[in-house]
Amino acid sequence: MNHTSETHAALPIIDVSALITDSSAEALQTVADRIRNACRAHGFFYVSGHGVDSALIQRLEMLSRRFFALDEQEKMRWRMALGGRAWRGYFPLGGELTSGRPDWKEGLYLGTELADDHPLVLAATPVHGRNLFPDVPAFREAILQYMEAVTTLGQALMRGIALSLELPANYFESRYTADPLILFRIFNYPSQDVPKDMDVQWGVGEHTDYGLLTILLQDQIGGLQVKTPGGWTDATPVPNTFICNIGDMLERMTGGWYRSTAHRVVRNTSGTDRLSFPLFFDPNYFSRVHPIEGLPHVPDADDSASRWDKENVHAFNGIYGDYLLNKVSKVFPQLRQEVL
Ligand SMILES: O=C(O)CCC(=O)C(=O)O
Ligand SMILES: [Fe+2]
Repeated sequence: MNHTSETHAALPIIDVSALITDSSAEALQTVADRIRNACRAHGFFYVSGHGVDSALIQRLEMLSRRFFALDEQEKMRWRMALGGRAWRGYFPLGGELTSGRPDWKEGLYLGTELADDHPLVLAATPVHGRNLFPDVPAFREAILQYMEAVTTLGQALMRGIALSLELPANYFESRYTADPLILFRIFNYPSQDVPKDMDVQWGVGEHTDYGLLTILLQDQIGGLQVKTPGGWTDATPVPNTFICNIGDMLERMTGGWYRSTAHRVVRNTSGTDRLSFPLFFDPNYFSRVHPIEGLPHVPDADDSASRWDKENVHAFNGIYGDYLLNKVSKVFPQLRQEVL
């Protein structure tokens, strides 16, 4: 892996504190301009000054390591098949496919905690429900607090993205994210050889994310790579930052003015396990995602020919939940048969 400093210099680090505290119009404009430049150039940027408590982050990392250190058999007590339609729980190494190939990672699928008697759960709405919290003391509290803190950050970042598009700050919140769909994953990329008979190449294969904005915490190991016009660039770990990237729905809303940028994770050969924590800040499950009026026209908005999945996100018609389910059922084909 390449850990040289010039590689992450390609992706900007934006101090977003003005979006979180009361700030002057001028300070907000400065952040909005930086976000616009980053979204137009890369679709990826780091955020600092994000306001998420570093002690909480450390606690979450420590407890996650404790969980992944358990025996495989023990971890399977919280396997995804037991999460039913909520799509929650643990999946083992090689258990998730990207573009039809197993990824070399294991993980825990989480999301907004909804009780069994919540109307959406009673209605058997996919990806809504209870989490399968592993039996690691204090893990549940750390996960819930982290999801809440990063969801608050997501709302702030979406205000910045709205301003970057010269829209009212509450544009996304008032239309799509008053009750956002929050899915959260904790991944472990073990530094472990792949058996000879397995067709594995990547930690995670090339893909784009599906929703609005992904907010990723990663440890110090590295391995995330971003597709740029000039080739693949390392998203090198930078302490005390999150990495943000645009999802398909924001590309769709902006008519391709902002793109959902492809990325992948190299197989971890560092000798130490790598943890990452993507939180997907997405439109409400039932929302229909419409193009924003008044943005510059992008003639080649349909980029399906060069996309990893060959799909045209601008042609999609339906609720966000349908778009999402179509994607997740490809990464867990076995589970689709069991629970959907
Ligand atoms: O682990 C990472 O660094 C990225 C994971 C990712 O791209 C995803 O979960 O969508
Ligand atoms: Fe991703």
